[in-house]
Amino acid sequence: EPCTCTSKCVKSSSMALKGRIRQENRPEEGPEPKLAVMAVVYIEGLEFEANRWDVLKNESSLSIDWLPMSHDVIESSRRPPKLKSVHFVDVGQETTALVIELLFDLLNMKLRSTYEIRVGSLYDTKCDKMLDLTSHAALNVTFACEKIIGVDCRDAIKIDHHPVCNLMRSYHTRVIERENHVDQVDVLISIEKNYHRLKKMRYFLAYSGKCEEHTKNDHGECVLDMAKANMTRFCVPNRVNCTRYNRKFAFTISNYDTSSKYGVQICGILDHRFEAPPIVSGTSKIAADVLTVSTTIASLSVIAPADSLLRTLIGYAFVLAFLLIILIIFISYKCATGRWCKGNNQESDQFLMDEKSLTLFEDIVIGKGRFGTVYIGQLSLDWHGPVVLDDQQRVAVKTNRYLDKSKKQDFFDEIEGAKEVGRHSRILSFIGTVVKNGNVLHVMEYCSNGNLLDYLILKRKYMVELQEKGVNLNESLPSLNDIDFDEVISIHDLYRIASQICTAMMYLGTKSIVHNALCARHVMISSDHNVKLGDFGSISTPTTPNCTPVVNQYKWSSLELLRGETATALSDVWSFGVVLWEILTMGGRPYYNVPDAGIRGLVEKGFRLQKPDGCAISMYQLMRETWLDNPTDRPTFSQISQRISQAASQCTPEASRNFLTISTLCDYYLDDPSSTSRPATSSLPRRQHYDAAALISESERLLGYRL
Ligand SMILES: Nc1ncnc2c1ncn2[C@@H]1O[C@H](COP(=O)(O)OP(=O)(O)OP(=O)(O)O)[C@@H](O)[C@H]1O
Repeated sequence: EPCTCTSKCVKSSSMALKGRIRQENRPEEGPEPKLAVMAVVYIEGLEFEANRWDVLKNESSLSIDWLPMSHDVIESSRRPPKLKSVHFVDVGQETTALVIELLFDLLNMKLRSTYEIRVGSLYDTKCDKMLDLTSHAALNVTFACEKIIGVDCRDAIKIDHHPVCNLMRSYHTRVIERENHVDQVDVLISIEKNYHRLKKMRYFLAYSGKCEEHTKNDHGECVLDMAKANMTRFCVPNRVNCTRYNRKFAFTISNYDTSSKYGVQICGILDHRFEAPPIVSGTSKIAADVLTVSTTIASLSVIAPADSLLRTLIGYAFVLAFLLIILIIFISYKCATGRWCKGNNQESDQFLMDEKSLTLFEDIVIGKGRFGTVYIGQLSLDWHGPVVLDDQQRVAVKTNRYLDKSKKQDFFDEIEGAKEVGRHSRILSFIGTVVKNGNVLHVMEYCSNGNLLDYLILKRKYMVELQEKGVNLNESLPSLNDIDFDEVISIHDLYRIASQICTAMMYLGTKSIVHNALCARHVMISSDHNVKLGDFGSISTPTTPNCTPVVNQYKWSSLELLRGETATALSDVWSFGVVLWEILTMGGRPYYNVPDAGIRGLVEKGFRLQKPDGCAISMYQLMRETWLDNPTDRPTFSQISQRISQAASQCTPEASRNFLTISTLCDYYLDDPSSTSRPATSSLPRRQHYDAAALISESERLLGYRL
């Protein structure tokens, strides 16, 4: 039937596009697995005439693009899905479905991404002409891996790794005028301070665009249409392949429309699989900060050269002022990292101490850690700060002198962490910083009994010596008079130490701080044998979450942290359980011959540390509860504290068994497997393999419950 092309011709304005992806799991044969996915676009207004229409497979007719908000743009090996076929189907009155069949390759299959499908024109076979649809909005369709049955998504995508948004703290705008009308607006944004310290943040995304018309009011929220918003990616320092930022983001809004309001949303990306912004669906759009262009700054705009000399000079003045601001920002950055200035930033000024107030004894090294060497120092007698020092005014001093660049950052993180934690009787006090010969010195309270691990080991060794001499400390009148009672430690005192660590952790809880690196090595023992919790270089808060175990801390890390989930106070509870184990073994080595890389597998299989020899069943039961898979099943620090106090009350100095009898045969006293010398305290042959199954059944036998 010939086409008359009069009243029967279809007008594009009478059409509407609606679409969705209907995923069909149809793997394609071949060397590389592929997945065919149907994208169905409904076109209303075509009147049962599927066979009348065609789509040309060229870009202006049909384009399929992933949106920049999809994480896939940073996967360099990723290819766009291939178009396999496209055809029309009548699906009901006035509605025709355009079925687009796409082929996804393996990588596509494993990632979540959003595509923009744009049907630019349809070919009307009857009238032999193109129907232009470019005025119709493109369709966004999301391809979500986890919804496809049988596809093994790349790792499990976890909700915890979604972007963290609303990070903007303040902003400045600069208007560029050309020929007396606003041409573009440069925007300089700074973000919430704490985010700079968050090592896990991979990069930041700034979304900007016009606010939707129903935006509430001048001070209200701006509702951004994220699909249309412009996106700029900013790297955290030391990351490659994207624009670096130094606590500031700069981007440009071109073709600025003075009659519209603009908004900006800054999101931090923790996990590149989730570059997509918080999901925008239906009416729940993302609210962004409104950007108001300052008129005072606008009046200093750069004017086209044709304008008067005066205005040109003003323009230059503006550029100079801008450069000056950049210079100030640059200098403060250098100061903040301690490279140029004596002091750090504003905040640290209150902690910056006069160089003359500190005498550093560089020949007295009290310890070495990953982020610096610790020396003894002495503050001048006229120094009176908030921390009470011993009569010699001794302090511990950590220096960043021999550290490389990346470790220097960790050194500064530790100082920042100590400041954030603040003061408490069970917390190692931060005293201040001193700048000496260009190096920053971290001055802290000195604990003459060193760290808890060494403290316990020393006491254990002395007690083993006594045992070998035949002394039984649990007898009411020990047979030898020459026992140095300062060198032994009672079970009651072990409980006291554990309980004091709990108090420190409860204090952190009041500030919503997660320690992330709790272990006996990071607990100091003061001259009066009390606990001072230290090492705050890895702390996290709800606004600066942490989701990876700290290096060297795997054996103390909770299951969720080993799996890359976010740490909470209940993750610290797990670490505390390991510390309690260290205390009740008097410095035993947890998982003594398991390398860090093997810990996650072992813990996931249900393996837990064995019961320390001589440890009360109630205390081992407590440890096991701190190592439960589900964090919310674990006891809180206040419950732990009560249970330890209960145990301590049954173990008074008058009690008959107040000292541990140490079995030197225990595995966990074996030295580092890499060392060749046999440990002095052990007569056991070295085990080659960790016999997890045997230990699990032993634990079960003792406790009477299954894993
Ligand atoms: N305030 C202090 N008082 C007494 N001794 C200290 C003090 N701070 C640190 N030390 C000693 O110095 C050692 C090294 O401390 P540092 O904090 O540098 O490293 P670490 O905590 O042992 O390990 P890392 O930070 O590498 O995990 C400690 O183990 C401890 O023995």
